[in-house]
Amino acid sequence: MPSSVDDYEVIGMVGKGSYGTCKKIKRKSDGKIFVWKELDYGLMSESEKHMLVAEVNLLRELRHRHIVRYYDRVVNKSTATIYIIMEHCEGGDLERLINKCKVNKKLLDEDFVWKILHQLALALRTCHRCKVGRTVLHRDIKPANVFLDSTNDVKLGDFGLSRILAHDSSFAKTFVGTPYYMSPEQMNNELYNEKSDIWSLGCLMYELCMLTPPFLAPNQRALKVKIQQGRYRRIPMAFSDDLNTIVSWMLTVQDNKRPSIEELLNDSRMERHVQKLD
Ligand SMILES: CNC(=O)c1c(C)[nH]c(/C=C2\C(=O)Nc3ccc(Cl)cc32)c1C
Repeated sequence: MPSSVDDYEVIGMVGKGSYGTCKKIKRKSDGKIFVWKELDYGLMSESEKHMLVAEVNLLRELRHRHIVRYYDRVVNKSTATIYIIMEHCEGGDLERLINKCKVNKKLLDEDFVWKILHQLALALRTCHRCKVGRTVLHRDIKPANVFLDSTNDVKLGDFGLSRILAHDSSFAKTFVGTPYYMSPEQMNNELYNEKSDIWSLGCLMYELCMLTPPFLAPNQRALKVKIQQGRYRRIPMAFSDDLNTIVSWMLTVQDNKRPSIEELLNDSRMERHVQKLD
């Protein structure tokens, strides 16, 4: 029997996700805690709705310990709202963690940064390998889309929906935000590809070390120039040359010179530091 919103009780708000409201919910049958993301599809065209259904079906296929688990979806036709029911991540998102470091003027531990890099690379490998007949690109890797569970392990969230919702006319009109993590190829209106996810991963790792994105500018035109030049300050000297080298490799302007996810995972520097953690 299909699920209904009445099967759940809303017990709190976890935040405004990139493309919708996220609420903390409790399943009435067993008291288990989840999050649902509410998406208004009322202004979507028929083709956008079909794309949304296809992307949500794809979410169901993405099973990995470092990818936010998708559990179910509920459609309320009377309000044209789809509720996507997903794993609750008690640790919140990396955006909150970075802001906490800024307030406390305290850098993250290097071992923790390597752990985040390794776990996100494992999550992306699952997506970049041909899964369900095609590669799944995240398209929106950023601190607000990476979450921590109760044991401070990483969960990559908000998959795929970015493409649909970025096309959604109602969404496109309202989406605001500076594209700090946009790759040079995207700035040149070239095709988004796996190496674009690697660029965004590099921006995220840089920001975890530096507590600011690698490329900052007062407006999008100036930001585009900075990203295409690809110049940025080294991460703080508190972090090793190994980590600086890996981050710089991901932030290579030419996408074909950036590492693949397999090259990242098999790199001796990654193996050295991650082995240290295991
Ligand atoms: C202040 N908010 C939080 O600490 C927080 C917590 C405890 N959880 C979250 C967010 C999610 C969460 O817990 N599970 C999620 C699944 C998908 C998406 Cl897009 C977001 C989440 C957040 C933003």
